[in-house]
Amino acid sequence: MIEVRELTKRYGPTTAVDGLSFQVRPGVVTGFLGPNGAGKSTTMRMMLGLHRPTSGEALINGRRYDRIRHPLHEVGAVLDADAAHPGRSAFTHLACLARSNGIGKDRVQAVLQQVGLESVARKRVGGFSLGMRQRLGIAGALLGDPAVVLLDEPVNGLDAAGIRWIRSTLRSLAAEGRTVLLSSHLMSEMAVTVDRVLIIGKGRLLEDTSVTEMRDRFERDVLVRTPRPAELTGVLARLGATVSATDGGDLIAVGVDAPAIGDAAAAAAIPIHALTPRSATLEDVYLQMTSSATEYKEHN
Ligand SMILES: Nc1ncnc2c1ncn2[C@@H]1O[C@H](COP(=O)(O)OP(=O)(O)OP(=O)(O)O)[C@@H](O)[C@H]1O
Repeated sequence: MIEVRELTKRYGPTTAVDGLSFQVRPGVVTGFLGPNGAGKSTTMRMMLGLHRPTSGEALINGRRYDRIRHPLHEVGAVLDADAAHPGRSAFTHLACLARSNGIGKDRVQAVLQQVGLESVARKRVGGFSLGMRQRLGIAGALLGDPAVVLLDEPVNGLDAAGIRWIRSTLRSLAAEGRTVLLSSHLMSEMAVTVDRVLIIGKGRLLEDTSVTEMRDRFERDVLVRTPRPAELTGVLARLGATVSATDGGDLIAVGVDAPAIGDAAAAAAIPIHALTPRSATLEDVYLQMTSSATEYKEHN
């Protein structure tokens, strides 16, 4: 469990994180979303004791990171896929990390196997692809068998197979009862990977919800094709719908569902050539939600 309470971080005149409060629960994968510069990395760094908050606190399993005696056993993090020395082998990198945290070599073998790097364990990290380096980062994070796993932009730059691997790995870590938090600036990536989303903009919390709830909540519309659009617009407006037209002459109705449109058109003897219920993508919702935060960023 991660608990963030009234967390604020200022860098001179810039407020990177502005009174953030939220909880990240175990057993689900949570996405930490926001446009570039929203404050995701700064928040994660404060969770890991790498930056000191201006005010407020971030707690991992009820304690501040600097009060945790054996941090690697409580929280594993991947902030940068290139954290390993390129001249070292995957095995040596993990063995050094393990030794400095009082962890035995058997765990090194176990995590190498878990992330599928066994066959290249003795190869130099410098020759690894981004996907392999990302796996190595996750292996390091899992060394201490932590209950909390944090990943900063883990799918950035990965190919489809790499993204699929990260996705299934995070799902199994959550299924084992761990708290899994990953950041991204892309909703499209997150929609298929996470169960819950925390969306931030300008360092403030904009949304804390499940992906399903977000999908359900978003306003749906219906695309209607008719040879008598003006008449149908009048009929639908009387039903309480908001109607607009596409460039191609179709109507977009919000506030009534497809059966109600069909029935009303039939009652008024207006032919309908197509009736298509649509729901906006999560990407649309996200962009709408964060647009003011992005504009603010761009105008600065
Ligand atoms: N060390 C620092 N000194 C000064 N300003 C900083 C520092 N670190 C971050 N910032 C500023 O704080 C704000 C939040 O940055 P942060 O890196 O946390 O955002 P982010 O959401 O992780 O963005 P990205 O997706 O681009 O990584 C930005 O305006 C950034 O310029």
